[in-house]
Amino acid sequence: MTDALFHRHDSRTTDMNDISHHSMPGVSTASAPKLAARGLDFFYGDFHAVRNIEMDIPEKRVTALIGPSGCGKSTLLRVFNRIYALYPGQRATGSVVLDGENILDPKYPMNRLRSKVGMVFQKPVPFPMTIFENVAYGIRHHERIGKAEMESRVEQALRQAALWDEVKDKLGKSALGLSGGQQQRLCIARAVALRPEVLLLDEPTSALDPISTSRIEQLVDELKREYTIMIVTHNMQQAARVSDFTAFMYLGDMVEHGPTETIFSKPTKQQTEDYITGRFG
Ligand SMILES: Nc1ncnc2c1ncn2[C@@H]1O[C@H](COP(=O)(O)OP(=O)(O)OP(=O)(O)O)[C@@H](O)[C@H]1O
Repeated sequence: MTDALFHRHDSRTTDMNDISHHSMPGVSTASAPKLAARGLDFFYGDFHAVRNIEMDIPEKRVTALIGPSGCGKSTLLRVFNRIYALYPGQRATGSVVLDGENILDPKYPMNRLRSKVGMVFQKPVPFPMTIFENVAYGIRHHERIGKAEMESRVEQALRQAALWDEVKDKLGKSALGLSGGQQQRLCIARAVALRPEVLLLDEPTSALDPISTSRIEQLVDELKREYTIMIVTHNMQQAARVSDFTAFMYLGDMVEHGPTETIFSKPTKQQTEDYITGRFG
């Protein structure tokens, strides 16, 4: 049934031989993963929301996180940039290794983490300022650069987010006047402006119409040339279209993780098959 889900934006294939993943059987190891979870558990107070996650995220590939509502997808994404640490009572144990360093270690500098790992949320939340300032704001926080360089960085980020042509004549106008789809691309521009290495996208198209959704999906496909991307989605077709790898979660557990094509055509676990064929969730 699942073959029909395979309509990708491009035909580039993933060289499985250069990906290492110890929970992806049959996939041989070579290069180190960009990001890896090791024995990762997460708690909201006493509630054990995510359990013993072992996961490698290959560099410059798209990994989709799927699973029924409440299974822990957003929670896992929030651990990958330690944003949970801002909230009392939330804690993670185990490790998340980014380029060989454990980002959950309180000694890992938050500033470095913010500049290496960008996040885009489900609902676009532009700052109540101009389009230009929305993008420049984050850059200014992390770097000291002159006016000309700032202009060029803002333009570059807006181009990468496929928004430049639509906003280049109104950079001084409020970002709140943009459509929902444009606002979401602005949020992506804001994230890529910091030149992160990893982009975490939490249901970035769930509030968008089909045309804006398709633009964002194309954008993800282009951005993966430069970034390692994780995307949470409820949309099975979207996971099949945009991702190279898919991880299926259920009740806080990572049930299955592997090449998207395998997960959608020959899942090894019954739960995965039931979910992707719409039998539950
Ligand atoms: N702030 C919180 N405090 C307590 N429990 C929480 C909190 N946020 C989420 N949870 C619980 O943690 C579990 C995982 O939630 P999470 O939002 O990660 O799921 P999800 O898979 O992203 O769901 P959805 O697809 O509906 O967004 C759920 O049982 C949820 O009720």
